[in-house]
Amino acid sequence: MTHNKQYPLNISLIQADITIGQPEQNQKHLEILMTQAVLAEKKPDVLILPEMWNTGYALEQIQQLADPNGQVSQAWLSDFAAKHSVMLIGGSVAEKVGDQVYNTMYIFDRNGEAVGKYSKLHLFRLMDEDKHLTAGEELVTFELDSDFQAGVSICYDIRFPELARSLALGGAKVLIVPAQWPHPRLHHWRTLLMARAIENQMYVIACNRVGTSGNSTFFGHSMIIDPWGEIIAEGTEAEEIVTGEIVPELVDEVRNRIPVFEDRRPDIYSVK
Ligand SMILES: NC(=O)CCC(=O)C(=O)O
Repeated sequence: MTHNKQYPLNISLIQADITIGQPEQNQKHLEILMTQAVLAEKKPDVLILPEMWNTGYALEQIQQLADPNGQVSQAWLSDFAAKHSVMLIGGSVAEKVGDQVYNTMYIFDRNGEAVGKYSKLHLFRLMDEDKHLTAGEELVTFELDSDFQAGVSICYDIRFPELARSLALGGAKVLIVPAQWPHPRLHHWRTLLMARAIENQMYVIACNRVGTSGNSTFFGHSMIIDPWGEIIAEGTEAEEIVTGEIVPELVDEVRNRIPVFEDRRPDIYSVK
């Protein structure tokens, strides 16, 4: 997407509650919040949704509930992006491809054109994802704006520093993270997001859900963290829209100040 917008880019995170097993209801609910976000006085350039917003973790019924080839979700996301001229990073949905179900993110530019698709690489055993879902197989980056490359991760993926580092080495200046991350691991969430931002000197933009499903209570605390590790915006535990601004120059400034990428020693590391 190249539209020569003056920076900063204005980002809004849709920190929504999600009803388990109710894709249509969730879509309608998100549309209300997303419309509220785009009608704000300062219109966002980019909207980001939470993880698995269509079904929640209704994993026992996921074969019946997942969106076949993501068709319903993609049509809706694309229409919304084009109608409101906003880039839309569609969190993720349960996507059914043949017999497999993936936890998949779709990304649309402000014309409603698809610019990226990512399926979660690391399945979270504590929530039984490994029993019901199939893992993705590739890294994904896309152009957030003309000078701004973004990479994507979904929730549990942020526990794997190799992923964010690979994206940063591939040119990403921003890491996008939709999530359904529950209590009691708020400390892990905040610390891991901050670590990924500081170690990779990149923006980390993370949209978590709120509300309770079964035994899990999701704490929100969606965050926008800058490449110096400063928190630009952080949600509460309530449903809300979390907004902040980002500029590509800050990434270059931080990387020039402490040249971590030049000082790496890949000749010594044994990490595969
Ligand atoms: N949906 C997820 O991947 C949850 C990850 C999580 O809660 C964690 O602690 O990691």
